[in-house]
Amino acid sequence: MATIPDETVEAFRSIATASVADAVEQHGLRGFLAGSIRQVLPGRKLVGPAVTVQEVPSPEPAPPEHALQAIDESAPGSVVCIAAGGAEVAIWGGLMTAGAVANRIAGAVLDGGVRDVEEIRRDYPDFAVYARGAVPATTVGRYRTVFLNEPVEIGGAAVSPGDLIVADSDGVVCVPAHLVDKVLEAAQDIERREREQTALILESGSLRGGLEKYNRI
Ligand SMILES: O=C([O-])CC(=O)C(=O)O
Ligand SMILES: [Mg+2]
Repeated sequence: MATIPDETVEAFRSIATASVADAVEQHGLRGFLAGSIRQVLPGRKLVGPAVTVQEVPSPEPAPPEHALQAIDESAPGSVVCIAAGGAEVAIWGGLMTAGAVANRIAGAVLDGGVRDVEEIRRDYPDFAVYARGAVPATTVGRYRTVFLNEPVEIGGAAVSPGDLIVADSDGVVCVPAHLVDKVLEAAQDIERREREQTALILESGSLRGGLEKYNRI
């Protein structure tokens, strides 16, 4: 898995996910995850390379082994992405967050729920969780993990290990690893154009007038 340079990760931190989503789509790909996978705690932007885990329904009372391994063994700055088909239970919680913080994992993106949100808010102010919602029920005895670091699908988007996750209060975008540099450049262009359009709108006092130059919103 090629590593993404720190400067690139840092550059994405100042770009809105809306621009990143548009930039990925310029390559004919869907980068955005379903809007129902949302920032659980306000203001916690998340940028980092994906590690992926798959969960499937199962009545076995087994711990989520591949998720525990991802938390303990992934590189600092990683984003743990758990595919679980929209599980209506918590596939992440306070103890998993403690492990993630101890191992300098940047955050989690969950196709399911999270619990212990008060504990995460209080004890881990820099840890970002994006999930379908909060739910008090455990995953144990309802789902089991089946693999680590293979391609998964989360919220309608393909996520492969090493892809760059960019998430903010608009939601989550997955940038395919081979497009990271091109998407960064395109997203920066989009932000420059939109800043210019904003100025033109405010100066002209007209939305349509301000959009004329580029003929697009
Ligand atoms: O048991 C779970 O479902 C996860 C959990 O609460 C934790 O990590 O604290
Ligand atoms: Mg717990």
